[in-house]
Amino acid sequence: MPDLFDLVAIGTGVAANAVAERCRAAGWRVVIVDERAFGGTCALRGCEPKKTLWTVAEAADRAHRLTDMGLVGGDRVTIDWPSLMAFKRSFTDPVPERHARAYAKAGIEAIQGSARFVGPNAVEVAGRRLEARHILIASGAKPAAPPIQGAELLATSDDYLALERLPRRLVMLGGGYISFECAHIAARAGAEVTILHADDRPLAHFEQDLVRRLVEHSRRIGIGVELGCRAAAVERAGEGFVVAVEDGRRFEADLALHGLGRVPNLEALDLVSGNVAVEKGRLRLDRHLRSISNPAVFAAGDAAGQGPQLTPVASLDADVVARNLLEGCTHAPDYTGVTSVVFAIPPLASVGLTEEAARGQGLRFEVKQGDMAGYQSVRRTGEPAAAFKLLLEPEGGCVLGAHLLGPQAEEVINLFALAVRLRLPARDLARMLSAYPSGGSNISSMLG
Ligand SMILES: Cc1cc2nc3c(=O)[nH]c(=O)nc-3n(C[C@H](O)[C@H](O)[C@H](O)COP(=O)(O)OP(=O)(O)OC[C@H]3O[C@@H](n4cnc5c(N)ncnc54)[C@H](O)[C@@H]3O)c2cc1C
Ligand SMILES: NC(=O)c1ccc[n+]([C@@H]2O[C@H](COP(=O)([O-])OP(=O)(O)OC[C@H]3O[C@@H](n4cnc5c(N)ncnc54)[C@H](O)[C@@H]3O)[C@@H](O)[C@H]2O)c1
Repeated sequence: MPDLFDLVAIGTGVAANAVAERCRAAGWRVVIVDERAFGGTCALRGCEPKKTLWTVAEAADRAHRLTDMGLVGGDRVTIDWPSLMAFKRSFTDPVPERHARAYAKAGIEAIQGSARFVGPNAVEVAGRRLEARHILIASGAKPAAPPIQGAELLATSDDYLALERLPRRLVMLGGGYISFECAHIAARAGAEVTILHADDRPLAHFEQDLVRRLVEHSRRIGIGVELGCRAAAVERAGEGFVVAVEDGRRFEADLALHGLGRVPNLEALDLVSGNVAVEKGRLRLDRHLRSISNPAVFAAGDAAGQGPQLTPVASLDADVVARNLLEGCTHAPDYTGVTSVVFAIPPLASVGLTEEAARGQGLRFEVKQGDMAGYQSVRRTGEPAAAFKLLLEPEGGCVLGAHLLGPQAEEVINLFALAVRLRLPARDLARMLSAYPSGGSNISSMLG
């Protein structure tokens, strides 16, 4: 006998959790399924554990920077990787049990196992056939399979965030979020790190003026950033690895990390049996995040692949899907003003359009930009790499884009995010009476 539900949610990350909880609160019979520990990428293998490592690495870096500025012994501060990992686990270890308790309390059935479609309204998990009015695909993303010989030898970000011992030499393949973040943490923990990036535009979706500063700063602190360096093969070499690049160069490493992009995690789902259309590895969805071929199926977050692969996007998609399920299928996500941060040290933060994108759209705008290393709030952190670039509609109009590099960029960007998303004029933002001195109080200088 099949089990009958109103909703089967595949995944227990940010996207699946939010939809499952909202539908359950409306009285639906809901089952949630995950093949890995409950909690998803952000809480267990992404944002949260990464930010814990980053926080300690940033503290160590700050101690070094402020040595001889009243701080004694800061230059002797080192990171003990095993205790850092134990600290990280104090955040991640309780997550699965906490989720299991929350599901039980809410009356959501939770099943551990890999889900696959066995019909348009049915999935099979752990030997059970679950039939449902609706099925949510929120199965997240996984590392892309690159055309690199020996790619199976690459460690993933999951492996990196679980390393019990930090290898001496790390080579990061790809110049995106994962490589820059993992490189900056590992370098502060004493590793020799090299990033190999295929073309001359690492972190391609960020404002390239600020990316160039981050690249220069990364090199200054000893991270090798090799541009125009497309990895072609990975081989074992003794206990370690050699990464061969298309131009013939070879880089030795104790760990070679996959930072080559992530793709929707759909393979195990047997989408053909569910009549769920896919094209080039991506779900074919309408603007309401519903499958174009199976109206019972919705998708959200990294699996949906409509917005950037970020936690706020997973939350936004989940809100849209929950509303479509509960109120009628009329809602669509608006990704305007999605904020994103590369947690390097210092962080690089961005919201809205880059200058290149604004030009591409033929918009009229003015640019305000500058170095912030001399700002009091930055100087007192000892951080030499700090800058901003704002794109504003002419005559005090709306903020089209804001790009920040420097201490507190990950917090200050949220004020710009509000302005971009709500289309607040820059002249109104300038009227904010921010606390002083604070990162936010720099905004009036930037707009000035
Ligand atoms: C290293 C790293 C750092 C990141 N840092 C940030 C950050 O700082 N800020 C930010 O905004 N974003 C960050 N991200 C991205 C962010 O984590 C994701 O965008 C977000 O977690 C996606 O949530 P989701 O609910 O769509 O999917 P996920 O949280 O990935 O959940 C999908 C779940 O589905 C399960 N699953 C997959 N297939 C099946 C199946 N067949 N059956 C059952 N279960 C299945 C998986 O096990 C997984 O638990 C980071 C990502 C990584 C990898
Ligand atoms: N702070 C955050 O929000 C955060 C952190 C980590 C991951 N993420 C999410 O996860 C996704 C995946 O991250 P990622 O860093 O793996 O991918 P990415 O898309 O950020 O960067 C991958 C880069 O690798 C380059 N590349 C591809 N093939 C190459 C080759 N053979 N040699 C050298 N370079 C090559 C690509 O040009 C690309 O720029 C991100 O897009 C992001 O959405 C977010």
